[in-house]
Amino acid sequence: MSDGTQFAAVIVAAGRGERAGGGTPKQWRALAGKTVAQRSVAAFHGKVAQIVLVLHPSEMHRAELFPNAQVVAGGANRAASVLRGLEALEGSDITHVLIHDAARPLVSAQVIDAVKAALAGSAGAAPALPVTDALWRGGDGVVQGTQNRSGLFRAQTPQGFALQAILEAHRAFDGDAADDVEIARAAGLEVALVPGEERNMKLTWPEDFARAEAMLGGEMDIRMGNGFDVHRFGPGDHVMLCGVAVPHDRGLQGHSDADVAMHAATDAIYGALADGDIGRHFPPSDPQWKGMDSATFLAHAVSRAAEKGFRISNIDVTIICERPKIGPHAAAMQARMAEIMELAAERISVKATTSERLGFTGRGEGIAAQASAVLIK
Ligand SMILES: Nc1ccn([C@@H]2O[C@H](COP(=O)(O)OP(=O)(O)OP(=O)(O)O)[C@@H](O)[C@H]2O)c(=O)n1
Ligand SMILES: C[C@](O)(CO)[C@H](O)COP(=O)(O)O
Repeated sequence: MSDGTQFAAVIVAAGRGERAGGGTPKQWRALAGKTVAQRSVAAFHGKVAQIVLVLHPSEMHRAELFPNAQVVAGGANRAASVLRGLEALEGSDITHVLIHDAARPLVSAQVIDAVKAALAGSAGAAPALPVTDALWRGGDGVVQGTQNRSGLFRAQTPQGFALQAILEAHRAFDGDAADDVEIARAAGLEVALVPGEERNMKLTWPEDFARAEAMLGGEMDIRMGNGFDVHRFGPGDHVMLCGVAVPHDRGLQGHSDADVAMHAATDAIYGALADGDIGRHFPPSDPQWKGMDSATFLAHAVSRAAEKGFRISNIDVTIICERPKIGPHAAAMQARMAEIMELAAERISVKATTSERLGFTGRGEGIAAQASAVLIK
């Protein structure tokens, strides 16, 4: 893929979920603690430069759940909703788009990567599974004939395309289409097949929710990591802690901004990923990191987690010092960490303890911090 390639995702969530029943449209129902739509959107974090989420016009207030997505109102059928999403990307520097059903919340990083990779050699690419059951034609309660299944596939999403080509194909298409591959093919675009996955099922019927819950429960990959860091005091009038400048009669010394608490949090995430530590990704011997805002390090660790298909469940930071007092600043620290990590503040804990005047923290020689992070895929 050339250097100018920029991917976006259009995630369509404007349907009514009539077949799934349950009162609430299926994309707003919870699946192992998160809504279906949140799971689908989270799957694309770190995979694309932009996410467009298409919501039902009566549900635009749900946009607040998706601070990192551009939200547009959908249309009367799936194709109309997709077109609204594609039009939101027109004129941007996006070159390729992955169109995904919000109703497929278990899409994996591998399937997304396979579609992206196939687009290097084809105008379109889509995941699918070969049909394995025998196929019959039936009616009036009896089998009326058999159907050769060779060469037949079950289509999944995300279906990926060159943006301009699929936009034009949608505009030219007249009638009803099952999916975007049908629309692309009607416009003469070639669509490459990539392997789909059983777990990339579409929630369609009431019983599909229990199946998806079972898949999540049985295969959930939970990783835990911890981080620890120390910085010594030196001259200064404030210390940086969790991205907040806390006034103090001393500063913390370090190659970067010496945000000891954010370093511990960052290392906890790298630790959960078995991905080294800050020093490996941002060597102190490299002058470009001198005085660096530690938010850069934390954002990098968060994006590494997303690239590997993990979401951060929660993080817990403990700052160890006699002074400055952390309590009055803890809420601001939590809010700043939430902003950098693009995570709900309720999943971030910032607390502090003294060491009862014992040891180097007790003597006021420096500040220590430790953190734990839990990542889930
Ligand atoms: N007007 C529509 C119809 C469908 N979709 C989206 O297209 C995807 C696949 O459609 P489907 O499973 O058929 O969803 P629904 O239309 O919601 O389901 P039903 O047909 O059972 O009402 C879903 O993520 C759905 O939200 C959409 O964005 N806009
Ligand atoms: C797009 C799709 O999910 C690919 O399998 C499918 O075509 C949607 O079909 P539906 O009839 O709208 O459920």
